[in-house]
Amino acid sequence: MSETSWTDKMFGGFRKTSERLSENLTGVVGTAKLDNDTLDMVEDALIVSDLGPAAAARIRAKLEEKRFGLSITERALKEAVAEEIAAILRPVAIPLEITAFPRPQVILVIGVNGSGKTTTIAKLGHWLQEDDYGVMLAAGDTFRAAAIGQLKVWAERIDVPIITGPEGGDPASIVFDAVKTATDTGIDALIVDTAGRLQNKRELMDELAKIRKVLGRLNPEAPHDVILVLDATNGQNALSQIEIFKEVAGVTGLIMTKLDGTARGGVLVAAAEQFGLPIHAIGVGETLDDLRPFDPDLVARVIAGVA
Ligand SMILES: Nc1nc2c(ncn2[C@@H]2O[C@H](COP(=O)(O)OP(=O)(O)OP(=O)(O)O)[C@@H](O)[C@H]2O)c(=O)[nH]1
Repeated sequence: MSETSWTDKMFGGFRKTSERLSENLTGVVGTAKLDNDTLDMVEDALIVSDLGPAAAARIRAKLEEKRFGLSITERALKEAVAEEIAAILRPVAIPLEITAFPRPQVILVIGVNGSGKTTTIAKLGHWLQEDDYGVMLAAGDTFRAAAIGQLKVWAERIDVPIITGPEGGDPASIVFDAVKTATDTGIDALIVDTAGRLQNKRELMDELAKIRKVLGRLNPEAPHDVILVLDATNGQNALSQIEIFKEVAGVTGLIMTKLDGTARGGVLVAAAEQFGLPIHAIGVGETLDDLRPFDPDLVARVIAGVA
């Protein structure tokens, strides 16, 4: 896919946020100088555009510090907002690196059902393969036969080995088998699907704790990554999911999916400000090539309406 077409797709995912922000910033600069009233309006515009109160307050403070009392045009204001959004996003734009020694790097993928977890695992596997890493999948979500079947189909499609067990089987024992097989066959990255039952926090916590215990026995460094997949169309709900999964699973990084739809992608900024967790990549569609690196400057400019 060309760079332009995926960027166009991504614009979709931030459209609700950027349209709202743009609407609210347009006309804010009634007076020639940036004063308190204007700053209040900018802050409100950022909050209603899903960036959250903390990021909005930070951006307001920065604008005040750098430009208070200075003349500013609407375009310059949007550019300045883009720069401050980028400043929040840059520190969390951290790609996933395969560095584990000994191999394999064990990547647990967590997230609620329907967030795009399975598709993201396939995309990530495909991405790593394109970088010449040997990839294996493990079907650790044994709660539903459909989840196992779906992952198998993806494994075939991207042509990587997969370790599965029966429906209702013990995820920890599947993960154990997978790590052993991956080690024996020289796999670089083992990507593990996990159950997404947030409704039963205790059960999920126990299940993940057991997986960790088994992994720790084979390699004290594992899991090397615990990636939470979030559906951008969930808006502010994504923030409470981060909160809960951090508590039950010790999240090390995020991938936000469905940024091609009518998502309110501004929540990415709220997440970056509130949690500071690495954002490894973004999902902009349903095909294998639709996992993209997270470009903080581009995303900031799209959100502020100056891209
Ligand atoms: N538009 C769009 N759709 C996506 C994206 N990622 C996943 N999807 C779709 O979202 C739906 C759910 O994705 P899955 O990968 O099955 O989600 P899951 O979290 O594994 O959910 P369960 O299979 O219910 O456990 C599927 O129809 C995917 O094709 C994305 O980035 N953009």
